[in-house]
Amino acid sequence: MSAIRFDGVWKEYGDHIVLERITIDVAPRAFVALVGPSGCGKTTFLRMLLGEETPTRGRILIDGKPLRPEPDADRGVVFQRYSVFPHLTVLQNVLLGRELKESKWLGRLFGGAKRAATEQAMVLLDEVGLKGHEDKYPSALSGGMQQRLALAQAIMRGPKILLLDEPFGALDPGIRSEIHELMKRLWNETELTVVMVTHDLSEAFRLASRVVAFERHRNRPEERERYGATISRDLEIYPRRTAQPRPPLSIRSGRDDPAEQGA
Ligand SMILES: Nc1ncnc2c1ncn2[C@@H]1O[C@H](COP(=O)(O)OP(=O)(O)OP(=O)(O)O)[C@@H](O)[C@H]1O
Repeated sequence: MSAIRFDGVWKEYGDHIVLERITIDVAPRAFVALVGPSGCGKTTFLRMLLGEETPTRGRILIDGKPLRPEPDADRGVVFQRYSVFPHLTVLQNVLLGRELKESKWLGRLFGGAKRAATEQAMVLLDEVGLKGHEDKYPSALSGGMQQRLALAQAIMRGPKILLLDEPFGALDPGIRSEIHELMKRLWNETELTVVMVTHDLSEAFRLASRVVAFERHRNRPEERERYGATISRDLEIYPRRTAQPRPPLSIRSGRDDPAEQGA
């Protein structure tokens, strides 16, 4: 569970102001959808939260502490494409999430730790509907399956915050609604705080507990670079959670699993 605070954040690239005066508090376990016209800085916001970009002014706090400047295991991310490794099998892709977290230098687990992680990965693959596909490579999976794999890989790392950048944008409508159900379930059953960029308003309202719109108030061509986008709408949607998070099983947190600690 993590609370996020953007406190008077600006982001500029040279003379180009992308975002200005962004102040927002996100409660732990919220699901925030970021919407707005193309180029208004949604991905830039996400990348600052991931630690890939730093604010030009202002500060970002996670649970009251300044954001660490580089990506870490507390923040998982799923992009529209290329989130999984093509040369690793489905199971290896999910295991990698845990291996990179637990064994930073070698990137591999051995013995009991590996067995425990494999068991957890198999449970997670079952949850996301990829049971039976463990030994396939991503190229043998449909787009929807690849994104379910990307979600499993991100969740296997036990992040507190999950960042989604148009994760379902490239999927067909039928597959999209299936994965929406999965996403809702994962969010309901975990303690994740989710921040998702989407172009699709109906997706935003279907999934999120809060919809935040970015907009540039001055949009004449000569003004575009000198004024950034700000938050123009901030809509709380009624609480969407239907379940309490289950006990910290394997994949859901990856932090408190006794099997793993004893391994
Ligand atoms: N590394 C960078 N250097 C310079 N300009 C950048 C950089 N990254 C982003 N920008 C500029 O910042 C602006 C916002 O980009 P961003 O990708 O955040 O917008 P977006 O709202 O996510 O757009 P879209 O909806 O089209 O994905 C764009 O004008 C982009 O060109």
